[in-house]
Amino acid sequence: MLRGASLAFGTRTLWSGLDLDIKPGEFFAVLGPNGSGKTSFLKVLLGLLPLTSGSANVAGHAAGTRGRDVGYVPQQKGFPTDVPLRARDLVALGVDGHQWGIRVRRRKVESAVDELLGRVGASSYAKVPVGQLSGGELQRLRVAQAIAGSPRVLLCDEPLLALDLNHQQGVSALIDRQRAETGAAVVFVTHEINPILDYVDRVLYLAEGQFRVGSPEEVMRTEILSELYGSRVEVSRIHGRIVVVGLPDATTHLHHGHALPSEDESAEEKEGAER
Ligand SMILES: Nc1ncnc2c1ncn2[C@@H]1O[C@H](COP(=O)(O)OP(=O)(O)OP(=O)(O)O)[C@@H](O)[C@H]1O
Repeated sequence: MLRGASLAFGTRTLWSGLDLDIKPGEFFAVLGPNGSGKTSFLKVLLGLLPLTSGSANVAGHAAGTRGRDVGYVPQQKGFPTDVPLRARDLVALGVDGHQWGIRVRRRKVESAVDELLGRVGASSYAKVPVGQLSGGELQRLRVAQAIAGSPRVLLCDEPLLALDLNHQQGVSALIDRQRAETGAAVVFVTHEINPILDYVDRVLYLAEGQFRVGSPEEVMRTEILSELYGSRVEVSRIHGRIVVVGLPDATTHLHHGHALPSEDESAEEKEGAER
């Protein structure tokens, strides 16, 4: 929950006057171009970055004070091939063994890890060293680690980055299932709304020091994004997917970090976005 929240670095204001209640069981997406403040928004919720003004509460307490209530899925990053850690060891790091007596601890941790591996579909590679896993396999483990304590709030920082379409869908579905089963609130930072479009209840769109909040239908519109960016941005829907063309800083929702296609290419790109 944010009240009158503002965040500025020097003279640059990322947002101000932000009032927000994210409800239990809500799937909340944070969108915006590079540098708009998406990661900073998550850092505020994690208690790692103080607001310039206003207040931030997470799970009913000041941000950063209730570690076990908050799960965190980081951006996808690989491990060096020689890291001596197996898949199940990574998941075990998320399991709090201290709740059990010392005699039963090891056995209980092992069975909690087995359950989590099964839940994210990672049992078959439980004993594989993490440095040998693909991005998608690794990201499933990070979800398992984050959901180990059944957190009330699940904060996800671009967890789909660098994953192929199949794995994007798999990981998004896992996160949504956890939301549905436990009533956790999900805050999901992303450049690209399409992989999670089926799940998203509301969007916070950050751009140019301003923001809009609402359902994807309310926010992902030509007039709203044009107003936010201060220039003409076209939003279309093609076969249930959202395509944004004309973003001023050459970022696009079609591909991460690629330049905006020229007029001739854009029809092809729209097609490509479907695949
Ligand atoms: N600690 C800091 N001190 C000064 N400026 C910062 C600090 N942290 C972030 N910024 C600036 O705030 C802006 C927003 O950064 P942030 O990482 O939140 O953006 P983002 O939307 O997550 O971007 P990206 O999509 O590129 O990851 C950037 O211009 C960044 O340089």
